[in-house]
Amino acid sequence: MLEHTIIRVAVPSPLRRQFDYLFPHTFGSAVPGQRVQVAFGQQQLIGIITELPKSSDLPIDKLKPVLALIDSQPLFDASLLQLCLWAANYYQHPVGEVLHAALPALLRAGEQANLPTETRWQITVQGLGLPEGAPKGAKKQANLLTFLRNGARTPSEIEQAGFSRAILKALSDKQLAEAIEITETQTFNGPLSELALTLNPEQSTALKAIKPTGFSTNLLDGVTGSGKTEVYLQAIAQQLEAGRQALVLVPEIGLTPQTVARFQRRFHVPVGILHSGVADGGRNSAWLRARAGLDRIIIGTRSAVFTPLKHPGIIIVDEEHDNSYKQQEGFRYSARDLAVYRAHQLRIPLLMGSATPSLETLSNARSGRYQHLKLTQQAASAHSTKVIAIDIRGQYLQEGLASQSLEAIKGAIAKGEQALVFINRRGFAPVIMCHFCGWQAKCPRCDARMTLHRQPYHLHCHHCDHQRRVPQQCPDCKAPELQHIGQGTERTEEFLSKLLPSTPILRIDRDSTRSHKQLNSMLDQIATGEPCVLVGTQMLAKGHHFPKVSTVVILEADGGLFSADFRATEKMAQLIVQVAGRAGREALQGQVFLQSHHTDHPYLQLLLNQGYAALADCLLRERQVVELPPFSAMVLLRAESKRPENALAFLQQARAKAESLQAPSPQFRYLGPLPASMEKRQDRFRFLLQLQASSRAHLQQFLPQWLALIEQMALSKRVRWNLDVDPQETH
Ligand SMILES: Nc1ncnc2c1ncn2[C@@H]1O[C@H](COP(=O)(O)OP(=O)(O)OP(=O)(O)O)[C@@H](O)[C@H]1O
Ligand SMILES: [Zn+2]
Repeated sequence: MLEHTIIRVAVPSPLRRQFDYLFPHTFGSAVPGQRVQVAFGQQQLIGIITELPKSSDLPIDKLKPVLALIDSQPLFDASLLQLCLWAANYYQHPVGEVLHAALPALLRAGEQANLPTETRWQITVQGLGLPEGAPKGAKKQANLLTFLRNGARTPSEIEQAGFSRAILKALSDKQLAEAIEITETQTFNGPLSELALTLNPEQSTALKAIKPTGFSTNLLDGVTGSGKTEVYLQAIAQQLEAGRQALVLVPEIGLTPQTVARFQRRFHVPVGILHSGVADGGRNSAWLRARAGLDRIIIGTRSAVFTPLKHPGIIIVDEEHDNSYKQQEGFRYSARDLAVYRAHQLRIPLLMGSATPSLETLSNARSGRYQHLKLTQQAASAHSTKVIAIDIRGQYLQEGLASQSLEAIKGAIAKGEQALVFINRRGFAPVIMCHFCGWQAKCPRCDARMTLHRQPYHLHCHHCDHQRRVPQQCPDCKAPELQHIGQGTERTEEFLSKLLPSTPILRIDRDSTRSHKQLNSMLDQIATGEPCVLVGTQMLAKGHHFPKVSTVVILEADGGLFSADFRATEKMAQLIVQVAGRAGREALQGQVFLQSHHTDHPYLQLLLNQGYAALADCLLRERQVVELPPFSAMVLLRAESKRPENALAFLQQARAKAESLQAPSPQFRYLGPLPASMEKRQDRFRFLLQLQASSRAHLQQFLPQWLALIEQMALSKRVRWNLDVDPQETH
């Protein structure tokens, strides 16, 4: 009889392979998805069993036994394990790191997968055997015993019912009541504070078209304020009634307490929340509760796509075009794309929503792969918002604002409404310069200028976080005065505070919202509906419902017209439409002012006159002609090094290896190595090599062979490099 099983284990290591260990039978039986503790080099690591191979490439006596089995039941169910293995292969990322990324931090560290419990007091068998009114002569104890006859209670419920700890202790001493630990359950009392709205015809057509069971991919393409959320809520309601769970993915900055509250007002079911602002313990319990089927709705950001579901019903991806769904470092996955795989695997519907769908998704909808559902009308507003382009060429601007924009802001405040100024740059001014000699504050570590911040007063590099003091005089020519050039949110805030001294100016950017608390208190203030001006970056753009904002001013959003990145125009259009969509969402007439030096640019003209769909069509046609994604599959190999020649040579060699596997052809194209658009960042020189293939399947076959060759190159150990499949940023 064998005393061991061979198990294959994925450990969190950058090595792109798994390792075999021996699993002693004294531990019980091995099942894929269980965590084990193993010796790995000098370390002890937590690994996950992925399979039980019949044999190993190594002789049995060379295999080490596992040190401990952590889970008696597999932590990863078969489908979650399968998702991770698929993702590791698709993104060519080490399996062990992928599996770890799917786990909350505490489980990653080896903590037991126990559901959080709470203490309840219940009546003992002995207590149940006593007649009503017992124990005699102890009225309060008898009353408490009667209270517990109706079910176990938490200590706080007992206290609230007027029983002191002493009474409880007395019963416990007599062994008439006992404490038990049970899984936390939420109880919901009273009526729901929000009932389902009556859907308008477009919403109702969309909802009916979404099949509640079986795999389908649905794009809810609805203008801003068209009531996409209401369709999500009613699609979720159907699943809850059938006893199933809903997984809702939202962009990073969209997961506010306001969003969560909207779900809690509608449904009396436990809601789990998974995002980086939730403490480790909370995330752990939300993950485990979803896995046990206790939380019925799970709302989370990118990594929540890995939440295990006991009764999967539907996956919703809100604002599917949002950049935050793609992880930009380490395991570079797209949660939106994995959601498609997951829905397919679980045979459930996927519902993606956006007012500005990504060109990838639109192209899938146009080709019929996704069901295309449209909402063309605002749901709660009878007015359509006007977008007015202001040609600022040669105009006198006050701190970046044209007089027409200023009048509109003042007008809105005078009428008791709210206004929003969008400017996609934080800090006070992006450039400080000496008027006498032209000196500028540059980051010593990056090819970038340092931004002047006033709160607190310092220079800050937005690319590497390098910070320094603001010089008193020009470091080169000693001239006493330095000029501040350009606009940041702080500067606009300061200017508007002087202009409108009695109106609150709320600045919302990464600096002013370091903690979730700060952001929430500002959102609460906006929700009061009192007049105020919001000044902010793209944090303000997404998903927020501000009923009292009538006027929106957009400054400098047109940089995307001239960027090296082929997605820049698409991203610019999404941002403009989303920001503009914050105006006039309910009773107030909305107006939007778009300030630009390029109002006659054909892309802007198309967007303003015919809307996002028309511009998207035009961009898609252009991409088709030059075979850019989504009409081809793309990967980027990036390399960086303190010695530029190393990074460059690495990519040159990598290209030669690639060409030895796959000669360049119109179906398989190479570009580069090229310097990144910011060549030096954080003292490292950055280059990239781009590959594009007409066939995704072909590219997928090629990648592992190529990586195997790259890993053999000596330079691969001397430069930092990474592979980005379906990159979102290509410059
Ligand atoms: N059927 C309906 N009847 C009345 N009001 C509705 C209806 N559906 C939605 N609304 C209201 O319309 C407003 C906008 O809805 P919602 O926030 O869901 O839009 P959205 O499409 O998600 O917008 P965005 O893409 O801009 O985030 C909300 O106040 C909502 O309560
Ligand atoms: Zn820097």
